[in-house]
Amino acid sequence: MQRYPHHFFPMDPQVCPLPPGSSSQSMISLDKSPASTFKPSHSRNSSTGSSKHSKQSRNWEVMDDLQHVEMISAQGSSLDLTIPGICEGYLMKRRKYPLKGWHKRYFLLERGIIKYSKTQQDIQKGKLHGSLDVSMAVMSINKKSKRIDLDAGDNLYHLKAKSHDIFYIWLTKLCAHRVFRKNEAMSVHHGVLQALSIGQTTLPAMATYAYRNRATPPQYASSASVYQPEMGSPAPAIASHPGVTSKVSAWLQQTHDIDATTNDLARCQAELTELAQLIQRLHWLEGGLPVTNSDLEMRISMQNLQLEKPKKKSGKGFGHSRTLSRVEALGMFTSSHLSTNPSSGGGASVQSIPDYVYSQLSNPQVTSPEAKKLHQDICTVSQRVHSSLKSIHDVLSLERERLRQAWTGPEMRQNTSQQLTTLCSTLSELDIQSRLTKVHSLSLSSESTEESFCTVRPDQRTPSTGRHPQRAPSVADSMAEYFDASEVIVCESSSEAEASDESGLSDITCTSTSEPEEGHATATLNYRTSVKEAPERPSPLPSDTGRRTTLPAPSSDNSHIGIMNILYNNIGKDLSRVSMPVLLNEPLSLLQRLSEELEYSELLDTANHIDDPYERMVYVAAFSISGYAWASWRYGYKPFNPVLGETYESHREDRGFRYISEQVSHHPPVSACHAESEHFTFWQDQRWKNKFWGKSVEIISSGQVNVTLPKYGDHYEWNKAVTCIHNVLSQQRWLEHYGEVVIKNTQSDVCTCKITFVKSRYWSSDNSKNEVQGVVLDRNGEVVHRFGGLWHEGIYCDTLPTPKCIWKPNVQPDDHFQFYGFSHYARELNELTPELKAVLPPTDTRFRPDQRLLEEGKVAEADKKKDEVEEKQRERRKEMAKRGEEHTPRFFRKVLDEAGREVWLSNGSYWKLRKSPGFSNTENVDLWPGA
Ligand SMILES: CC(C)CCC[C@@H](C)[C@H]1CC[C@H]2[C@@H]3CC=C4C[C@@H](O)CC[C@]4(C)[C@H]3CC[C@]12C
Repeated sequence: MQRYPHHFFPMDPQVCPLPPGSSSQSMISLDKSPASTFKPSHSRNSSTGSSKHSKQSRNWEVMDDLQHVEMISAQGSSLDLTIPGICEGYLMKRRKYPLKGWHKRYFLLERGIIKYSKTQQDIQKGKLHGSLDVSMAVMSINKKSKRIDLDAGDNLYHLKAKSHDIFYIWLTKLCAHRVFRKNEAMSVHHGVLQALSIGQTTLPAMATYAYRNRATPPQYASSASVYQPEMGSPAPAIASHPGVTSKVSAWLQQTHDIDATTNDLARCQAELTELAQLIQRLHWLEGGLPVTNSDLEMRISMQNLQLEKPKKKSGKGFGHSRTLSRVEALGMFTSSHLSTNPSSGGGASVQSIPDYVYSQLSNPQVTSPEAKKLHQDICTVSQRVHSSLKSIHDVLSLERERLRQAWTGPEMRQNTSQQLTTLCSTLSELDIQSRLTKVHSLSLSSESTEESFCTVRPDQRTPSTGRHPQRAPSVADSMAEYFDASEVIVCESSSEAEASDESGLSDITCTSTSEPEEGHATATLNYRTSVKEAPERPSPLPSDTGRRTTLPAPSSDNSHIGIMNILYNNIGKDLSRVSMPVLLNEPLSLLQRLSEELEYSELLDTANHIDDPYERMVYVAAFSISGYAWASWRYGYKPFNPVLGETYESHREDRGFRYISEQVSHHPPVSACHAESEHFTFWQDQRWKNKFWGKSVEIISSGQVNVTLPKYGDHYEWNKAVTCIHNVLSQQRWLEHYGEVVIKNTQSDVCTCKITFVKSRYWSSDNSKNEVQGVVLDRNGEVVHRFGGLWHEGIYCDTLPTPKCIWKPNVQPDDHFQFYGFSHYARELNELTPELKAVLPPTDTRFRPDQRLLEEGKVAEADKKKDEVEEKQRERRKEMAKRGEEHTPRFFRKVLDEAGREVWLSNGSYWKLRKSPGFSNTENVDLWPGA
């Protein structure tokens, strides 16, 4: 998905020639050259700047090589901008589609950009599958399994080398390219800063840009990274802005004055030769020693040399000072006239030449008319030399002034400062990333910690360091902490999951192709059109549910709350003890969130009445997809993390079902739920873990979803797709579901269903985002039905006797932006009517005081209350531990299913107890702190 426009400013190679020998690109072709030529060594590894974190993270290490770079540059050492050698060869890349398994891909790492294709030929032909800027990615490695993961927010590469040698070569090269890229960005950053602050040094700064922009191939600019447009060409401030571009080209057009200086210089040269001859004659006349022509010429050309390149040091003979050589060129003065002091010799000022010549020529000994004539000639020629040089000087000054104005002009200033802001935030993001990964790996070491809640108050934030003045910290910043708070942050899968990763996994996924089939996108487009054209299905449900249609208070802006500050404050601390300010929450708990999966329960009602098992499956599949529709709206706030023993019921007479759920485990967090109706039973226990890759978070649910349809005795079972929060730390956050969902009927093998949530490719347009496609297969694996569409727009099945749109999500209320992105359905979930109040168990989420306060818009009070809720949970746990007791869930029991998995099933007591004796007459746990 491409969300940033790419501006690429191709610099004219004539204007910015490639300095000879500037790129010493060596080639390592991993498949051809034996890896034994490269001696991987750990010490070498660390010399590239990688520093290792503790071993606890199950062999995974997060590379913080870039932090090292920043340290160096902060110390003011000069940045090494040598372009590291190209690295290319085959690596295994984890499939994006389906999620599991690996495939072989050809990778090319050049100037800090890694790109890949199916084969080497494809790369050469430019048929890229993807590319990313390695310096913009968080890099984690696993030496044991030879794996390298690169997370660039929008893009996530899981790579694996075939051998340890290859692994180390890539590791070393990646580190070198990351450092190079970062250095490059740094030096641009410094250059821009300098240019802006001094104003005078614009010329060199410009030159640097020009130089560095010289050979950036266009495909770099079309790379995948978020910051690619800015960082892709090394001269972002200039190159990427059209206004700047036109200024620069206008400047280039005006440089004919500069060409004129070439003529001036040639004239000077001729005049100096003439001057030399005159002086020689004068010298003869005065009866001095003859000076040979070649001698003079040498001296004069030395002088020219020095005028052209005033800084060139010769270090020997007469060349060591410009004054000295000039005097020597005149060849008739005693050592008392010689000055080696550059300041007394007029320094380098062009204006000083005629005065100087005059003063030297006003020698009283010169009397003969011939000599006088010669003197005059010398003066005239000197004058001419002077005026030529002066005009050269003027031209150069003018150019300099023009450039200065261009740089400091309001338009350019503004653009530049915008670009500078981007640069700064990019750099600080890099900094943050490295800190974050450090924090992240620290948090891994705290998996065994007991407590998960304690609140970091916003007022605990560090006073602004002044380093990141521009950054408005985002809501998403706290994401990692949310997960930290629930202690499920997992950098990498547990060993079992790892094993399955390696094996390429499940029977079905093994046979499928790794990338979407050809024509896949077209199919989705067709489905999309069909869905759009399909008439709105009148909902079988009454539109007026008699429930509330809005929330008591709109959502508060939380964009000022930043995880960065909190993380800065907590480096080295146990992050699992950090919880979030309530402003980041939506007034719903995860238990309520899970009940939202029943918003389209009518699909199950329909399914229960369909005789054809294949068509029935289509409806069950549509139901499973409908549970993901919320994701387009709900990325700004996170649900409350239920406390242990918290419950939630949702009795929907209008929809004919009743739902209960309970937080049955805290470590790991498990929410169990169960819903029943005349037409179906639905249950699931969600144990989800997340992988935080530095820029994005993958939420991986391991529990199965279950649905039974009583009419045909079906029991459907399916897994969940992965939900990924991309760019979790930036404002460009977006949610995506991907992976394969397989629906099986445990009571019959007549058919299975395979649904694929397609991972968006970075270059795909918004049109193809959120794609989903599915097939219903018969016993023999033959396709009986096909369906597809977009999980946020609807599902269409074109293989039914009458092709039709199976499901469309409900229309979002117009004001959803003001209310946490909540749908009509979501708004009803936390409503507490007096009737309900009388019958609900006190553990129900609706009684959770901090959530209620937040819903009412009383943020400060909610925040305080949240502390108390968390504190109370801690107390309760401590007391239980003291008594040696273990928490037993009230409405669910743990059993082993046929496959030997632990599952939580309803024990059937909830509705019975509710009816009689009623929860007010039972003993209930006291979860909430008093008023
Ligand atoms: C920075 C913050 C505020 C961004 C918002 C984070 C949101 C999008 C995250 C936080 C917790 C996440 C949920 C955690 C657990 C589950 C259960 C799983 O079976 C389906 C996905 C689901 C329901 C996740 C959806 C996305 C989620 C709601």
